[in-house]
Amino acid sequence: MAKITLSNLAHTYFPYPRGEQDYALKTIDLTWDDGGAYALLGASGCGKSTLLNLISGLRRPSQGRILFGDGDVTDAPTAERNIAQVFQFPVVYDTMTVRENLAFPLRNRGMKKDYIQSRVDQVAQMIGMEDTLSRKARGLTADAKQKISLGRGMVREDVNAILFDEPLTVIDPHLKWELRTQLKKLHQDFGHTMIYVTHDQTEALTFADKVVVMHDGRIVQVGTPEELFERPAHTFVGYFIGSPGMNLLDAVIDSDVARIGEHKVPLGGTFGPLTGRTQIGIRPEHVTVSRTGGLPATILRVDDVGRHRILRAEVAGAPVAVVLPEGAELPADSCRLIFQPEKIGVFADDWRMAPEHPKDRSGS
Ligand SMILES: Nc1ncnc2c1ncn2[C@@H]1O[C@H](COP(=O)(O)OP(=O)(O)OP(=O)(O)O)[C@@H](O)[C@H]1O
Repeated sequence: MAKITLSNLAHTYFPYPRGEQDYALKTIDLTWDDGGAYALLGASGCGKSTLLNLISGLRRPSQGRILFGDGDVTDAPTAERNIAQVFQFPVVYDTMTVRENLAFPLRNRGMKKDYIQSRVDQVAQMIGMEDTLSRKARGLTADAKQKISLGRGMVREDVNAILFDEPLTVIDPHLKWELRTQLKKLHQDFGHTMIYVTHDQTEALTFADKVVVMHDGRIVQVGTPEELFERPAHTFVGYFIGSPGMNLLDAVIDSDVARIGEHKVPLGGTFGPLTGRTQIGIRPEHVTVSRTGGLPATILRVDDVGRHRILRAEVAGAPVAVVLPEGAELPADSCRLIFQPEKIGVFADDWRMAPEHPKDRSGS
């Protein structure tokens, strides 16, 4: 296993790129720690698969270097990189038995028969297929075949990393949770570096210790699920993570207040002059409904989502969601909303800005 370093890495599919807009991956500098459980999260087309394929060697980057430990593998072929990759759709040999499928990567490496037997038994147990080992893969369900692919990805103990590219796409919804939990446990038991690509925040947040969020070919934040929720570094992270996502409102930032039209919203710190488009962001969980103070809001509707209700309102023409406390009563069509000042993020041209001074809580 090894630490993986991406240095000044970029990739374009165009032979003659005209500029940044032609790059599927803009410049990336990132280190994946040895033994880490990472999720690579982002919307469709943001460059996740391109990045995985550069790491595994299926593609050569247009720019930059890839290091495994201290060794430069940028020009090394896939086979030399010692990477296991599990794809969206099952890759199994139909004419082989489940046991033969699982044993394949070990046989290829010339491992001893006894070792192969015991390791395959162990992996079969991990993926819950110990009773089907002697069956041919042909005729198994898509779920079962993908479980074999997962098992094959994990059967080798000597890999530098295991890359999962949306591996649960074909898995039945009720099995997804179970497999995700199993993968997490496998990571804890075996300590491989794992990179799990998904566009599903629940998958990312439950699997990973650290989530790498990509947007438009860039890495916009690397953080724990809690950091992404509490302190999104970019507006994309704000609205992509959370359900519903962060509320974002255009505002003029004036020291320790945000002005929205003629209304003032107190902030949790003092900000210097900001340039570009300025916005404030607040999670629906950190907004409260008030009858007296706060921003005037028009109520659009209330959604009952099972665990709680979500108020959908409009403030100065922008949609705002509020998670309602249990039993909360609502006025018919308008109300006022209070944003918790210390939970408000300030963004300039989509990037989170740090306050020059946090607010003095003593009041002096
Ligand atoms: N072989 C290719 N040739 C040309 N353009 C490509 C190729 N593969 C990907 N792209 C483009 O590169 C960008 C990133 O694609 P990529 O598949 O890496 O994104 P992704 O985040 O994995 O998306 P998805 O979740 O839909 O798989 C997209 O604009 C895509 O159209």
